[in-house]
Amino acid sequence: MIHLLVVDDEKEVGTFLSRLFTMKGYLVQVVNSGKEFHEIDWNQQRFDVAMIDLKLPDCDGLSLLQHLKQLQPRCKVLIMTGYSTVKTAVDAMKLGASDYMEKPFVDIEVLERQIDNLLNENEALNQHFIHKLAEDSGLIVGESPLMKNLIETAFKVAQKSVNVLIEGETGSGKEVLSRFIHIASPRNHEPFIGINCGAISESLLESELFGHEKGAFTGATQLRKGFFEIAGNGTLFLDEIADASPAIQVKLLRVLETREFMRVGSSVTLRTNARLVAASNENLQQAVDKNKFREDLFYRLNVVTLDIPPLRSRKEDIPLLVRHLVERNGHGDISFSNEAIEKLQQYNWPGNIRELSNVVMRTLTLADNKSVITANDISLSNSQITPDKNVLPEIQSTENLLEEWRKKLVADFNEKDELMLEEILTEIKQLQSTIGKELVMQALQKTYGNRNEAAKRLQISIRKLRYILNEKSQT
Ligand SMILES: Nc1ncnc2c1ncn2[C@@H]1O[C@H](COP(=O)(O)OP(=O)(O)OP(=O)(O)O)[C@@H](O)[C@H]1O
Repeated sequence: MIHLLVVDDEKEVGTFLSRLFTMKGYLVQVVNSGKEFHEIDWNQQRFDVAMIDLKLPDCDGLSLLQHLKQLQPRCKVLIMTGYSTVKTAVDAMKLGASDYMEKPFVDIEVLERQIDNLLNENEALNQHFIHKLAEDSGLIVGESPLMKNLIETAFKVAQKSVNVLIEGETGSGKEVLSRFIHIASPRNHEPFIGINCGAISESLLESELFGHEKGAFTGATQLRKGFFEIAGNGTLFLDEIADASPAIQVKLLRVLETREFMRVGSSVTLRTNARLVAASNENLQQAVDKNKFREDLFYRLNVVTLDIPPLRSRKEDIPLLVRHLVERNGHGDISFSNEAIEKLQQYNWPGNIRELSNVVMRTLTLADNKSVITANDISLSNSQITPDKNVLPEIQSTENLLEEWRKKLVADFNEKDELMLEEILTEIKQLQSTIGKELVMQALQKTYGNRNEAAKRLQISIRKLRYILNEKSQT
């Protein structure tokens, strides 16, 4: 027989749920406080599902959830919450709750279905499904418990209509995760639209987000729908949200509060139902503390925060990631030797998976059709100069580089009878890339690691700057 536990201080709720599920043939036990919860004889009682209210007079539901999960890990937990505590309910899912339900219950059938789903859930099958779905969306979950937990929480959250904030170092996979959330959500047949708030000017960003009317400003030759409008019921991904200007932050806050916005140059109010997923390299709470980011917007965005761990704290995932990256580049027949993988695992990866992807790509390009890549084939020297705001590596002067190259070229001219033009052209390309990097590094050193400022000084876009640093493809 199915055994259900209800923990709620509102007696009527307990009575109602008890009647509802007893009629379905379940054995229901109701407790009205933390004290009564702790009086349960856990050795005698085994529960299949527990419904726990977050707010109890003598303790909080989260601690009961943790206690129950320790005592009976197989018991599924459904959190009951009021609107104001949705954020805590989502935190509860990170702690092992399977789902949450907002009170008052509007649709009893939905509640019954939720309980049925929990009872029929096969965890191993579920996990397999989630990992496969992630893989299909280009996200390798890997072996680390950190990532497994993160993806399972992201999957649960994807089913709800709450805003999500993804935090993580550069290149750690924030955009891939946001795509996974979209694909795993009931909105997956609607558009997914992504925009980088740090890469374009304030006025362009405003018109990209909200659209503009014909003639709204010089150059606005046609009406243009903004991303909020185009996203419809889908997902809008706002990358590098910390870089949004104060004016844009105010506008975003308004949309989040009212779900309403206007195209630039229009007085007609439009509505949006898009789910917002925002991402930031910077800790947004710290940006709030420094008065760089609006606190009210921060609270609207971070109903759920998902922290992607840096690659250096999940090095056990490197073998699977390398396999994925090798296949993604169309080299499924090439493998990396154990020593090669070990070498990759010894490195610290300040640029995370993007940097790993670049190293794998470079290694494959230079590997001359080898079927097994060895440790010697991997050069990490270039990637070690990936800039980090705090650790800027020593910069070799551009003049020295050019001089070294000139000397080598002259020596080759004098030594060899035949000119290997193809080789020289490849070297020129490499030199171009190295010098590009040098100049960016110098600019970064002068701007204390501020990428936007460095890009401004070099009169290139932030995207181009990242391309030069091998952090992004140019498209
Ligand atoms: N878990 C993963 N599995 C497979 N590929 C991944 C994973 N995470 C990241 N990548 C790859 O690493 C690269 C960088 O990922 P992504 O652009 O999502 O990072 P990001 O955190 O959004 O970067 P940024 O902070 O610069 O915006 C991409 O090529 C992406 O496909």
